[in-house]
Amino acid sequence: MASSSLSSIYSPSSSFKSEVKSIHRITSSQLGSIYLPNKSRFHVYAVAREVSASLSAGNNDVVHKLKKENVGLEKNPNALWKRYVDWLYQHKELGLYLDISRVGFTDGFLEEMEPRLQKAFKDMVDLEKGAIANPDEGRMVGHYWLRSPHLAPNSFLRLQIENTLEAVCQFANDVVSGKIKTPSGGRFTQILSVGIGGSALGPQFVAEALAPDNPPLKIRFIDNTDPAGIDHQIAQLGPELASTLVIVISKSGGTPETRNGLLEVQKAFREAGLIFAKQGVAITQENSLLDNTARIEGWLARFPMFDWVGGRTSEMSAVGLLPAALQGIDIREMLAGAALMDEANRTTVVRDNPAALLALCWYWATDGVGSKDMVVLPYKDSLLLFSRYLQQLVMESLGKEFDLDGNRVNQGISVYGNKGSTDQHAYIQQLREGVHNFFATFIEVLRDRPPGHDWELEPGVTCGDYLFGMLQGTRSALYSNDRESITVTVQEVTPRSVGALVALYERAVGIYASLVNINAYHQPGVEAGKKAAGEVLALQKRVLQVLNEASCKQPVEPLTLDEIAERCHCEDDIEMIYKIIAHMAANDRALIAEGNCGTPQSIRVYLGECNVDELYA
Ligand SMILES: O=P(O)(O)OC[C@H]1O[C@H](O)[C@H](O)[C@@H](O)[C@@H]1O
Repeated sequence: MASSSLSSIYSPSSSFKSEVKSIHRITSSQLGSIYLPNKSRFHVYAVAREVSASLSAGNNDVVHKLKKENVGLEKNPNALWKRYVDWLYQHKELGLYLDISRVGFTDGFLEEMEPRLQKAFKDMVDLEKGAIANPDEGRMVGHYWLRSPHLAPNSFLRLQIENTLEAVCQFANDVVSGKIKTPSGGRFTQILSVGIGGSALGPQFVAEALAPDNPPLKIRFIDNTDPAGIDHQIAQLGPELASTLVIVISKSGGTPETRNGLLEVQKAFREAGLIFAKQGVAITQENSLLDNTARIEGWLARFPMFDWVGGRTSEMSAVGLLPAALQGIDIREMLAGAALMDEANRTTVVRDNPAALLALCWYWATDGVGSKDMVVLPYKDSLLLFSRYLQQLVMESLGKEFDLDGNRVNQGISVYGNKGSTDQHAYIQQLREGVHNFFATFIEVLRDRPPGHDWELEPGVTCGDYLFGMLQGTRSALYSNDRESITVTVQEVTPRSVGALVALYERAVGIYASLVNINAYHQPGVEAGKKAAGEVLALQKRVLQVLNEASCKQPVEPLTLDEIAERCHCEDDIEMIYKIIAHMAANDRALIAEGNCGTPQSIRVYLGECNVDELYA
């Protein structure tokens, strides 16, 4: 505790203010914000000392904690209205508004973040010029060029983008018009998209948001290696499998879940007497395993993905554009909305840059360390999947162990949410009164129904009025209990506004990543999971080999779990071996007698002879 006498704290002289101001270098406006009459001077001063100590240790983030511990949210209605008006961002041409007035950042915070935001803007300029903005993979980051090809760093890339877009439009038009026919000479009526992660989430979000009630082709997704899920999709197609265009999407061309989906679908085609190649389309990097397979097998079409477009930012590439176009969605409008938003986000005036305002609010709300979750609440059914889309975009970009200088930071912002007002009947209770570990993002859509379709379910009130009221009521109820929120407003859900929303969040993630000094464009953690899965499958093969050998001996050689682990030379993996056996037993897997030394028998029969305990049953 500072040596200052306690009296100077309780009777705040000018020297007290100047001392507090000096020890943790805050501006007078900040001092005003922490210098709250209802706070004991002693507490403020003690916290200020803590800050100065940590500042000297270079931990600038504590400064935000200080201001947040001592800054109550503005509650005066007049002051709030002024804050709303002062900070409301409006993109007139897009009809998109961004309201950050319910986030309690202070002038001092803005002042402190200004240089870091200017650096983030510079990083973005370099990125768009073709810098290696993904240093860990030595790649450029070019998703913004997809909607503004003229920005691409050379004519080769520009032409790739333009030619791919033309090819996507032409192919989609030919399928929808019936010029490209099914093998039986009819029209394609269904799309079966096989892909996972960024090769599914964007197309799923856009289909839910923008597909017309009666699209020229109806889309469904296989986005996992769950056999029951695959069977369900294929069963729902039924005889329409014959008029289904199967689009296999994989940037790497080697993702196991996608490969498995493809093999399962090709099996279904064989069993239906159909030729898969005549109905298959591949979207992947050129010369990937998938690309070569599609080329060699003569699939109907192939479209390229580029190494400078990440999966989670690929919605404006063939990944998102082809499925959307086949559903009759105006993809050029989607691109136009994204391009307009990109242009708005190139200003270096923070309060005129919506992506920067978002990133700033995220930093304030989560202390720049992900201390709170981002709850995404679109009050529009068609935007249901926006939060799932943002989960990958935000968490796979920001959830990183190390920063660009190699410091262990374990960064990230967790994202969840579904839609309002539905979620008000699920978890808003906790948001309103429970653990304060989140900030909310409302997505408001002003147009409730197409013009001329509205209906008053009671005098002067429509269904949409209720939805509007629920959003505003929840926003107020949260704020009155000091829960911060952001509101993004669009006029209606259109290709243009969806394109703008995608671009807004792509850029906000990029700016935020600069603020916290991380690479937003790689995903090292995912590789770890893929590697571990491969090891489980390798162990399973060894277990099967041991069981096959033992089960086809005469008489059968019953083994204990320990003996199985020993013969697999994996005594340390005994738990995984047990899980593997339990999973195989639950699926009544057949043991294949090596060299046909005996008749294949069910693993359960074999385990029965091993006097296994009930754990296997
Ligand atoms: O498109 P693919 O290469 O099949 O990858 C699909 C997904 O795989 C991994 O999970 C990556 O982390 C994602 O970013 C990617 O979208």
